Amino acid sequence: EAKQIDSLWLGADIVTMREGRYNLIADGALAVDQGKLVWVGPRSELPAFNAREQHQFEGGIITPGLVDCHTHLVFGGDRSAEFEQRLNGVSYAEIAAQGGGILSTVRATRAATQQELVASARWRLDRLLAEGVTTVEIKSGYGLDEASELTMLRAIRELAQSVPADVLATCLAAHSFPPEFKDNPQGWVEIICERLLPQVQAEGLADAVDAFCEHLAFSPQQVSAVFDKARALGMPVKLHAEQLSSLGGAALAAGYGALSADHLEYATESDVQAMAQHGTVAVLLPGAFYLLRETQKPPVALFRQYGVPMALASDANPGTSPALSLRLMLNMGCTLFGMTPEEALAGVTLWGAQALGLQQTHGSLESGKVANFVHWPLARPAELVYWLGGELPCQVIYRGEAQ
Ligand SMILES: O=C(O)CC[C@@H]1NC(=O)NC1=O
Ligand SMILES: [Fe+3]
Repeated sequence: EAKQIDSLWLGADIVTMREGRYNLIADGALAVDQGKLVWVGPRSELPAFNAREQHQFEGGIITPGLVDCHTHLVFGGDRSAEFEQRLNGVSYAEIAAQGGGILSTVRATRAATQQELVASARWRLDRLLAEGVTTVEIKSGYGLDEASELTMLRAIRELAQSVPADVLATCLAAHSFPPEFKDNPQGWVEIICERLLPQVQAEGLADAVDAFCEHLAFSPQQVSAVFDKARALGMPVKLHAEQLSSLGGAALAAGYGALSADHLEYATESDVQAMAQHGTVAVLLPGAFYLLRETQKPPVALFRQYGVPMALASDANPGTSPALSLRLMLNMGCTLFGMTPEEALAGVTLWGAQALGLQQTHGSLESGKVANFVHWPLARPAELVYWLGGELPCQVIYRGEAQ
């Protein structure tokens, strides 16, 4: 008796990304039922299914839906004016003295309503979705007071309801110190730990907790206080670490069993060993590296040597990575950081999913996982990395439904 299913998808090569390798199935078939993959394999071995719909592609490749595991997509205003000032020779210090930088985004974010935050993030999110992204992580961190951080997180949850993608929220209240706490940074750490995180957890407003470990941001000690609280509340953690200097944040995060450590330009071998030991994913963010004209590259060879999975993400944020294309990050990951196209594609599929704790259900085309996949009229997966910029035509299928 043929099994009744919702849809069959045929006629293309399937880039499964199983185990973080292409593991391509030539002339493959995908069987979908109730938003999940129920069979993936060569068309020649397809079991007898009774499909309500049958979709026949004329060649091309099918990849998993792309995962952007690190964005700051929700924020008020933008920083294009200071971007132009900097290129006209105005220094960071002068811009900061004029109230520019992260604090100008904080002011604009606090002034925005939840609906305004949703609307301004929506057009940016739509650009990512047009390129085959079906899972996105979005952080708070521009509110920097209790009410505004909660509004940001509620805006992310509202966005999640309105787009054909899986959207995860991360609380990054430990992003910077608000002006009110310039002389009392510990006061802000205490508010995060004693008031904000318990309320975020109680209301289910975030799926993970993040912090920015840097000289100009949170010290390892302050990060530990935030992570102790997150652990007590049963919330997974991740960390912006080793972006501009080596503070040992990546090893600290790994010690907490962090899902990921992100940026990592200054990560040391002992950081990488700690990450390997605890299964912490390395999230590489070439957008910020490129825009800041950094020179210190993340230790890709060490991640390979110790088997630390490498994810790639846009780090879409108004200051250091106003990026609206995850596909461009694929090219930058290879051209700037020396990743292979296969590693880069794994970075925005299975390892990007793992950086969000979603590797059991997302990130590769295997039976039992979500039916999030993209058809591209391309000859081979490396073309996703090779073509520089532009919006490649693609057909996105989210939870089994063509978008
Ligand atoms: O400039 C901004 O708005 C955010 C900067 C951004 N945040 C972070 O933790 N690292 C960065 O590069
Ligand atoms: Fe970031």
